[in-house]
Amino acid sequence: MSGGAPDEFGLIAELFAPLAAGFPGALGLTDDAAFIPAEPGYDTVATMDSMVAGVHFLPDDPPDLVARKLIRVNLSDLAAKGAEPRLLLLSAAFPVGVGQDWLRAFGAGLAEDVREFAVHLIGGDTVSTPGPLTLTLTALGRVAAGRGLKRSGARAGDTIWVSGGIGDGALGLKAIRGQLPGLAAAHLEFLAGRYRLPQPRVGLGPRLVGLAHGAMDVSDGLVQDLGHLCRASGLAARIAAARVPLSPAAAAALGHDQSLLASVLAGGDDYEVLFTAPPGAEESLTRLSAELGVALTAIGSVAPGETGKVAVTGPDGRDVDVGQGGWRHFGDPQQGE
Ligand SMILES: Nc1ncnc2c1ncn2[C@@H]1O[C@H](COP(=O)(O)OP(=O)(O)OP(=O)(O)O)[C@@H](O)[C@H]1O
Ligand SMILES: Cc1ncc(C[n+]2csc(CCOP(=O)(O)O)c2C)c(N)n1
Ligand SMILES: [Mg+2]
Ligand SMILES: [Mg+2]
Ligand SMILES: [Mg+2]
Repeated sequence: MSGGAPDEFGLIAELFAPLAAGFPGALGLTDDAAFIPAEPGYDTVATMDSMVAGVHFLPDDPPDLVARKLIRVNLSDLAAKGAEPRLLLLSAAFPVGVGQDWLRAFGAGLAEDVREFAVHLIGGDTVSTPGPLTLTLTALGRVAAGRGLKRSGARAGDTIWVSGGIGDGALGLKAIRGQLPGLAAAHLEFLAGRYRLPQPRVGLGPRLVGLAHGAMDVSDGLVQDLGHLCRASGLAARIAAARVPLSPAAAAALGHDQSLLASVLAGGDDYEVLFTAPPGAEESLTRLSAELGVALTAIGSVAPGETGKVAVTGPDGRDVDVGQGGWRHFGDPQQGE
């Protein structure tokens, strides 16, 4: 890539192969496939999420942050299964005219988070596209055999918990688009940062094994995602909007405009862990939260009822209607905003 225009094999050798160096089975990204030794006593946990320019991130978002967000949205799914992240496979479809500077910055972002999360890039594919930049990552992790957390694990009477703060990502997109007038610059910057660079709860997830019953990460929107967890568990949920944890920036945004509550509850891009646990787990979770420095907040409970139904008590005590409760590709009125 140095010197002339980057070509497919130059890209692989210069940007991607260094990220495989720590994993012998990746064969330096010079073979047809990678070899992963089986690990007795563990389940391999596999997940894949794609990101498309203009759909999941903004076309002019900084390339290093696009790369890091791609890794992080996938590690968020592993964390929600109680798994420790290990290996990545990347499919990158770069627009035909992509520049060297963009690619180098993208590679630097990948390298940064590969280091940060102690994972290895063991394979993938590099292609050109006449369409928008499209990135797909497969992440593999491991969890003690049979101990992984599932959406279907919630039990009637469990408390619903969520990590971190909800709504920052969706409000961050609004901040970048200039749709939060009057909010202090520091708040706008914080929210934009949360949209562009989510914080997967990799430390928390594995520690929830044995404590949490049902678990998933919040990507589409709190209410819709909780509905998925409830449906998988054959239960219904009620949460209180006033208990949903807000960052100071999100709280300030809501202070300006109460109608932003819908974005908080259903906007998505949160990448926090949503889980249920029996009421008796509260003390352990409070201790874990302090130990990890990650907020854990009880927001409601699950019970028998209309399977998959999520009711939200509003700040005024009346039920809030958040429609379908989250993002949907195809047929989502939020799309094309
Ligand atoms: N094209 C597909 N082929 C096979 N399985 C799929 C496909 N799309 C989704 N799935 C599977 O459907 C389930 C739900 O996927 P979904 O993408 O909604 O979950 P998620 O990754 O947790 O959420 P998000 O995509 O919002 O981050 C997962 O088991 C996923 O592997
Ligand atoms: C530019 C832009 N417009 C809208 C959104 C909102 N958004 C898009 S996909 C998605 C759910 C998770 O994706 P998936 O289910 O595909 O993993 C959300 C919340 C965004 N992030 N960026
Ligand atoms: Mg997905
Ligand atoms: Mg996901
Ligand atoms: Mg998920």
